[in-house]
Amino acid sequence: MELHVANHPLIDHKVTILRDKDTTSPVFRLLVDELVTLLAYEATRHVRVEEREVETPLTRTVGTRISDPQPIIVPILRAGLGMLDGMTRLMPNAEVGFLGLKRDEETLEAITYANRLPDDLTGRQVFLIDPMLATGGSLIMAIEYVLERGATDVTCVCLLAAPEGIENVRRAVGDRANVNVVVACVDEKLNEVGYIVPGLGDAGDRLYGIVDH
Ligand SMILES: O=P(O)(O)OC[C@H]1O[C@H](OP(=O)(O)OP(=O)(O)O)[C@H](O)[C@@H]1O
Ligand SMILES: O=c1cc[nH]c(=O)[nH]1
Ligand SMILES: [Mg+2]
Repeated sequence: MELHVANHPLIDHKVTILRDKDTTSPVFRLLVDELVTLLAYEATRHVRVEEREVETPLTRTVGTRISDPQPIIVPILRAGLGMLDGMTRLMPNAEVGFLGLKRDEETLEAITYANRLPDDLTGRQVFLIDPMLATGGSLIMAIEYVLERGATDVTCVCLLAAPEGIENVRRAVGDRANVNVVVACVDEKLNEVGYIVPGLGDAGDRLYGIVDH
């Protein structure tokens, strides 16, 4: 597993506003969308391309286009949905699959409640998107899910990550596949109830409102 931390002043500026408990949902959603666009630059660095001829006003030349099979973007519901538009805007031909995971707030274990993904992901580039990597349980479950279906190239795009979660993902994935994790920021730690500190709270609630856990 390879970790990429964005380390960019514009990204840090926007993340700081996300952290602010007084930032409202509409602003939060807008910032998440903007941050994805910035992170996608790094996350899509190795997207597969093929040659394509193009005729400029001056001459013919050879450029590139994203090759088939198109990448597949998988938001981890709910919070990952907030990152979907930003990714599809940049890769409009990508396919989209859905994975609904909910962390049990007592055991901190992820539970799958929905999935809508092709059974066969052989040879596909997969982009898993979820703003929060806390214990890593949810992301590990999602990575396992797509690896079991044949994906060999997985890029996870997250906003905030806890060091403990990154280590857990690293240990779980080992050197089995080409797994990249791109994050805006690595925070200090997890607190005693599994929340990222300083963090931003519950990303799903901040995007879409509070629900019963
Ligand atoms: O690394 P972990 O310890 O597994 O925690 C991270 C997960 O928790 C959040 O989702 P949550 O379960 O709150 O669901 P939601 O998106 O519906 O709010 C977050 O979006 C991740 O999926
Ligand atoms: O800090 C955290 C941890 C898990 N999920 C969140 O949304 N936030
Ligand atoms: Mg949540």
